[in-house]
Amino acid sequence: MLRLQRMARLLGTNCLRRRHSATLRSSTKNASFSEVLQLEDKKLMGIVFPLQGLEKYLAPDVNTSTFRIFNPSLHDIHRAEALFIPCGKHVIDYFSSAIRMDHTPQLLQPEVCFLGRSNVGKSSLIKALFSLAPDVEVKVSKTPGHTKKMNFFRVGKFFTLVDMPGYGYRAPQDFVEMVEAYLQERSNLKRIFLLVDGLVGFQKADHIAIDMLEEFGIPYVLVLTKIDKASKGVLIKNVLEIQDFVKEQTQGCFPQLFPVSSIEYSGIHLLRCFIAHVTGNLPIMNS
Ligand SMILES: Nc1nc2c(ncn2[C@@H]2O[C@H](COP(=O)(O)OP(=O)(O)OP(=O)(O)O)[C@@H](O)[C@H]2O)c(=O)[nH]1
Ligand SMILES: [Mg+2]
Repeated sequence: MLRLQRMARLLGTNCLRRRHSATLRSSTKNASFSEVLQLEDKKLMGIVFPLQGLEKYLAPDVNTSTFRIFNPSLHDIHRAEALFIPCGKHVIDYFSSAIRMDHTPQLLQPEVCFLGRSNVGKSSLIKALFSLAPDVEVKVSKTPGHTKKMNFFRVGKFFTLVDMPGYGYRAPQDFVEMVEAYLQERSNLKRIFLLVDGLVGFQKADHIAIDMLEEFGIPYVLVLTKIDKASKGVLIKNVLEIQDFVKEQTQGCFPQLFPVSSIEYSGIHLLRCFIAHVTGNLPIMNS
């Protein structure tokens, strides 16, 4: 505990301190890593490493080696967070939207996009990732099919995040042409984050999306959303089913799943670190 509190003090940079007061104003509790470091160890681990937090509920013979393939240090997680905090010339902003590939912006930095069924929590996840940049507006809605265009957000000169429309229920009519063309032609696309609802697990539409990504040969990673809504039992069932499927039936999927809650910020700090890593902005030795 003392060690972690000391680390919190050590990590308190000017930008972080400024952002901390913004956090308190907008009541985004635990959005910043320095706040999380003030928590007691058990709670801290549950928020920062939610997948590993499930280990104690599993039978001893369950293989959890894939739970820590991407296993950065607290220091790496803090370093990555700095990319998500606007500071001086480092600007984070919404850039533009597109409904066709030939309307997409000419942004050359590495790019990652967020894909998933309508209402799975794509926009909310991007909003949570950008919670330390309160001027960035990301629209979320409880009505499925809210995001109609590909929305591009620029993170300084480091990378771009793209919020995609959802597939399945109330998907935009031109979804397939728009998204398939983007996925196949976007040359700076480094990783796709495919979101799956933590409450209901894989649905038919998710399997169709996985088949498409496997066919295109683009590296992707699965994110399990809304984990604050699922009981431990449901969550474990969905995690194990998905991890087994990934191991047995996929080639392009990163073997570790990333559970998140965009409301409680669980998994958000680790995901910021993973995004920094896959966009080449945070070399980490053990992944
Ligand atoms: N409890 C909880 N609710 C969430 C979470 N993430 C998203 N939601 C809710 O789920 C609903 C849909 O969220 P969005 O982020 O708009 O979903 P989306 O995937 O962008 O949906 P489309 O744009 O329609 O494809 C909203 O009511 C959110 O508040 C979460 O982590 N926990
Ligand atoms: Mg959306």
